[in-house]
Amino acid sequence: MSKTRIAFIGAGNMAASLIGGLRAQGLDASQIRASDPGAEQRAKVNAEHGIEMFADNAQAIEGADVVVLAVKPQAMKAVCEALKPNLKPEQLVVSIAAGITCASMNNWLGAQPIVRCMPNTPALLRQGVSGLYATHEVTAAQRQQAEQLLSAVGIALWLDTEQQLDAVTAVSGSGPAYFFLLIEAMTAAGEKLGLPRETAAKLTLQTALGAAHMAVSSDVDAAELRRRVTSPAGTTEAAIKSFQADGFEALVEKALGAAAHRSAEMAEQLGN
Ligand SMILES: NC(=O)C1=CN([C@@H]2O[C@H](COP(=O)(O)OP(=O)(O)OC[C@H]3O[C@@H](n4cnc5c(N)ncnc54)[C@H](O)[C@@H]3O)[C@@H](O)[C@H]2O)C=CC1
Ligand SMILES: O=C(O)[C@@H]1CCC=N1
Repeated sequence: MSKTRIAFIGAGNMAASLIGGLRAQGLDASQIRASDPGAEQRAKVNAEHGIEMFADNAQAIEGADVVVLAVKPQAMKAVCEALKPNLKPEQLVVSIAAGITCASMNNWLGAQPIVRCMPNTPALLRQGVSGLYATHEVTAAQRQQAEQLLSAVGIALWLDTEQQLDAVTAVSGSGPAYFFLLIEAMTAAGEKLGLPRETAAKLTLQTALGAAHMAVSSDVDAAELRRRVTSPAGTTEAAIKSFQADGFEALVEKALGAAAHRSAEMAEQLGN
């Protein structure tokens, strides 16, 4: 990574997180460029990270080893088709767009080496996790570049098949929102049980943080950690029984299935 030059197309939330991670890892500002049509966004990212910003995507990718596509899925086709005449065959394209396949990108860009990945928003705090998939055109050195890019903001995991990215999107790409939903629901339930809202929120948040730390650092799995909280005939057992009687596991499976299905559906709807 020490000399790799990286260009970001789209400088929104996810791109800014990745840029922050790369800068924190010691990449020089001169190694990173980004383009965005929003003048305010360009000024903000420039002020935060000191990198050169462009309104023109083609200008931003000049001389880059890695081109990161960080625009919304709906913008991918137009962005790729406009970039095609300016891309060099040796430039690695890394896409973080949900539900846009490598085949679609190859149709729009030509036979470019592509790594498709799915990061998540905790990347902002360098606590992200990403799944990565590389096409056959990607060299070993380029795989390493892509891995280093995503490792700058968390853990990077390689996948065997591109289809697995639909599952990664369902589990970890969208996953932070499920935990936020649980935090919202537990806070509201605590308030209904008579706690002041702020107290319910603090109790919920610290519990989420503590439980996540325990699950990450413990040498036993989540099921065993849950058993250790659950005294026979106690309060936790009452709650867990209530969750399970209402089909908690099936509910989670159905929701993640819906996310994975939407990822595959987006590929069909936006891929031509
Ligand atoms: N937000 C999330 O939790 C995650 C998002 N993603 C993917 O990351 C991508 C970006 O998402 P966010 O950063 O959340 O969106 P965002 O809306 O914050 O950023 C997109 C940026 O692209 C810019 N843009 C629009 N048209 C452009 C063009 N023609 N050329 C260059 N830039 C253009 C916009 O001005 C905006 O700043 C999406 O494809 C999304 O699927 C992936 C994982 C998680
Ligand atoms: O909701 C979405 O489509 C994007 C992809 C994963 C997280 N946010």
